[in-house]
Amino acid sequence: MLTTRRATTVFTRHLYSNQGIYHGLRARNLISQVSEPLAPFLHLVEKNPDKIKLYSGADPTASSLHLGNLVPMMVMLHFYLHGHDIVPLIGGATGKVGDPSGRTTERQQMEDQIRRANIANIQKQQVEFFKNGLQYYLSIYKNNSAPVVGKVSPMNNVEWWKDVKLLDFLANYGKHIRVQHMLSRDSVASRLSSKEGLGFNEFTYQILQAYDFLHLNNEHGVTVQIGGNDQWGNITAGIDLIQRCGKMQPRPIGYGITVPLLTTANGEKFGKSSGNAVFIDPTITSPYDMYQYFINVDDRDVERFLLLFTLLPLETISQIVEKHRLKPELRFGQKQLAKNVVDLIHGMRGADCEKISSVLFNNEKLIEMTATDIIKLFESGGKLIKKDKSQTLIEVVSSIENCSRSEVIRKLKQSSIYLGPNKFRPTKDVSDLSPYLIEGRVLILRVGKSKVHVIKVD
Ligand SMILES: Nc1ncnc2c1ncn2[C@@H]1O[C@H](COP(=O)(O)OP(=O)(O)OP(=O)(O)O)[C@@H](O)[C@H]1O
Ligand SMILES: N[C@@H](Cc1ccc(O)cc1)C(=O)O
Repeated sequence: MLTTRRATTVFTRHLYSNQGIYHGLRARNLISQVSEPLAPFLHLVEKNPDKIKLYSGADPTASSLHLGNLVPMMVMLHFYLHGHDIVPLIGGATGKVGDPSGRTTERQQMEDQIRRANIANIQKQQVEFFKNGLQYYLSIYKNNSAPVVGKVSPMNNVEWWKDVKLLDFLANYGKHIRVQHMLSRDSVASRLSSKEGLGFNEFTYQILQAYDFLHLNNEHGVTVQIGGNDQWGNITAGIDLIQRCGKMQPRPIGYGITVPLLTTANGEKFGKSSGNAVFIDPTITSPYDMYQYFINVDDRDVERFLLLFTLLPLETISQIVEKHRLKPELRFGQKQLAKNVVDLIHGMRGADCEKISSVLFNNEKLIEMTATDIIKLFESGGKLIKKDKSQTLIEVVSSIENCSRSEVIRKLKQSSIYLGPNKFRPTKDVSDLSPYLIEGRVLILRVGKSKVHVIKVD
């Protein structure tokens, strides 16, 4: 065990209303299962004055993390802010094999080049998440002294898997890995009875993740693994392997925490396999679109998401929820949630998204702004479109709306395209858009009643 002392009590008090981190995380519904026995684990995280090391992994099966992946990352963030060291891991090796957990069908192979690009982007996101998380935390608890945060050490499991030789691996670890345990894990058992069955690659996946935990335990002193509830089998496989062949002194031990799976209203896991992932990459989901996503969540989800995805104190969350319940139609809870989540994920851009939302629905406010301010604001929310001034109106609309010329011509005839702050309605193509620009640089383009585009024309 590492012995560096940490100093985090002030932080704990505010974030968890005087509860320890474990009970605080439970109160926020961030814990689903914890490996047994609980007592030494509780001692490790709550009573132990020393730092611990925790890890959580994601496979590079998409170019970006998504909101579901952020749930285990939130637990890591809490521990990090609490002074503990964390290892966000990218599965450069495991991503080649494919985790069967939570899936009913086999994964498609991915090209190496795409996998490498995904690894680079996800590692960047993992590091940024903790940087933005700290900045977000400091923005809420400005009057307190800054927490002594832990260390973030990103790793890629290809670093150790590239040197592992099959014969050596089987000779050293094969006898410690029991096939009956492997067969009984949910991810395997559910697929064995399916028509398609399960390939040997996916069957062995749990061994790869188990060995990652063993390696991180032996070489880096990592004692806790965090993952979604679908990772329980893979995590406990690692705990078993550590118990059988770990080297840590005085006693090799590993623990696991799983978080509840974020699901849709009809109970489906939010994720890549289900095709309903909300990706956090701003080029896929702009900060403003992320803001709108949370503005539109169901009233019933407001409290759950405030607890999971924000660092607001529990008391503040209760007050928000109480105020929200008095007049749900004002969407007060959703507004607080949306601003906080964007601040956390996108480095304090929540207020800008809030402002974009208010100016888009209030033309007067938009008219009062200078072109420079409009450009800055919409750029921050990832909602600034750039177009060349040589383009005609039909070209601009068809590229933004992703529709054909004839479709745009139809819209023009119906007078459903509005130009500039004065909402001029052309009925045919406009080759020179300059009369409608704000300070010769910004075009406000409305299509139909609800869509507003802000375009920087160069
Ligand atoms: N909806 C979710 N709720 C909570 N945790 C999730 C959710 N989706 C993924 N996770 C967790 O995020 C971590 C990384 O998962 P991974 O990168 O494999 O994403 P995934 O969406 O589960 O992918 P796939 O759908 O392809 O299995 C894992 O610990 C996983 O359990
Ligand atoms: N199996 C995890 C990712 C992961 C990979 C390697 C690990 O060591 C840990 C986690 C998932 O698919 O979500």
